[in-house]
Parts: sequence; C-alpha cells; structure tokens
Amino acid sequence: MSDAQLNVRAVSKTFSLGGGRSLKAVEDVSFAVEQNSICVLLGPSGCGKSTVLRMMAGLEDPTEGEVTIGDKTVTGPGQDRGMVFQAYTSFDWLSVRKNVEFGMKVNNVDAAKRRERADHFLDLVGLSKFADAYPSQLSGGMRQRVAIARTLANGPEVLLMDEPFGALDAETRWLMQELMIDIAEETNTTMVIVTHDLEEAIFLADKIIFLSSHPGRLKEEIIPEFKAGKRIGDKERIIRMDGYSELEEKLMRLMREEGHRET
Ligand SMILES: Nc1ncnc2c1ncn2[C@@H]1O[C@H](COP(=O)(O)OP(=O)(O)OP(=O)(O)O)[C@@H](O)[C@H]1O
Repeated sequence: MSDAQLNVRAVSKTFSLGGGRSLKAVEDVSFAVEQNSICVLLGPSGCGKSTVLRMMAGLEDPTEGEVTIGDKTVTGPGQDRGMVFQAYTSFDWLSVRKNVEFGMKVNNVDAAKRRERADHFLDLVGLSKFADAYPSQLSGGMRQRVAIARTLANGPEVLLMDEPFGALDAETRWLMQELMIDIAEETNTTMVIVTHDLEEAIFLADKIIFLSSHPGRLKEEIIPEFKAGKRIGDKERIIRMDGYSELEEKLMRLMREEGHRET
C-alpha cells in the first residue's frame, strides 16, 4: 500500500532534563499510516508511544526526522488533526451539545450548521438523548464519547488518540472499542491510537506499530493478517477467530522481552 496519508520519517526525540542531562525517548522511528486506516501504537510503559503521537499532533518537535501529512511537514497543531486524551477534557459549564459545537463556534461556523453537525456526531456516538445534559451528569464512557464527537465535529482528517479508554472499566472499554470501529467505517477518518492493551490493539488495528523501550525504536510492524483486511466490529467474534490467540501470544512475548530489557 503506498497511499500513506501520514508518514513518520526517521524521527528521534531527545528531552532536555536540565543540568546538562538529557533523555533520548524515541530513536529513528519510521512508519506510514494509510488513508482511512486504524494504526495502533503499542509497547511497554515509557517506550515513547505518547511522544510519537504528540509529534504527529505537532505538540512536540522531533529532534531529528519529520512527520508529514500528505506533502506537508507537521510544524505544529493543525485542524487536519484532532486529538483525544485519556483524561476527560469536556467543558463542564457547557451542555453536551455546546461542547460538541465549541470548535465550530471558534471557527465561525454558522449556528444552524453547527447544530446540524453537532446533532449528527452526537447521534453517531449514541448521545442524542443527552444533548442538553451537562458533562457532570454523565458517566466516564459517555464523557469520552462527548470528547470524540467534539473532535470529529471539527472535521479532522486524522484522529489521534492517547489511551482514550484507559480510565474506563472493562465493559465500557469494550463498548467504546466497538464504537470506534463503527466510527472508522462511517466517517472514513484515519486513526492513530496509543494503547498498552493487547486485546484493544488486536481488535482495533489495521496495523500495529510495536515500539521497544529506552529509547523507543520500531521493534515490529504487524498487520493482523487473520482479519484478512476486514474490520470485525464484534469483539466476541474476533476473539474466537483463527489467528487471534497466536497474535495475542506474539504480542505478549514482545511485551515480556521489552519488560525484561528494562530491568
Ligand atoms: N516532556 C518530557 N520531558 C522529559 N522526559 C519526557 C517528557 N515526556 C516524556 N518523557 C520521557 O520520555 C519517555 C517516553 O515517554 P512516553 O510518555 O512517550 O512513553 P509511553 O510509551 O507513552 O508511556 P506510557 O505507556 O507509560 O504512557 C519516558 O521515559 C518519559 O519519562
């Protein structure tokens, strides 16, 4: 596949720790994210997943290398990319609908269009009935759905998500993962998702980028071949498919190797 929308090219990141000390968090990482695909960044804690995602978002500058979207180099945040974090980032003094309209309002989208788009994305994430509620009245999973709807309503080409379901209980997490498959199918948004949850990675990914730790290097690029290029929106089904357990075992082995390397 050569229709990559996003390219991470030979990217390294060294953080200055003060007092003349520095930490190389990411070293010479390259990979491509194809248009309309879901790419999962996986690896042990501290391997640099968030740092790579933040460079894609333009929130950190690479020390070496570059991130490109189409033929443009990323030099800072931009409306072509939307970001969803683990922590709920809703505006608690605004209703759910106003939360989703927020970015559009900043961009001077007219009121009728804002409302129409907000209602569309609230429907997509299953929150139409809660449009007039306030975030404090919602569960964690619902608040994260507000954040996703708000980000999608701004029309990004790429959705960047950093452990988006990390704070949720197992059952809600499961439902959110299934929802993300529906959203990817419906909106054709390219997604890059950071996780350290193996099951989440296998379920969501068209491609898994596995990073090794200290510094984060590309250890393996894995296509879950057993899905045969299709997205399976049903977790119970995917877990029973031939090839699922083999991939899970492989990822567990990679995680264990990297865990041992750290100690
Ligand atoms: N702003 C910063 N200044 C200094 N060091 C940093 C900074 N941000 C990240 N690091 C370091 O870079 C390394 C990679 O961090 P990063 O958060 O990208 O890893 P991660 O794989 O996302 O971890 P986790 O899964 O635990 O969230 C870590 O050693 C971290 O301490």
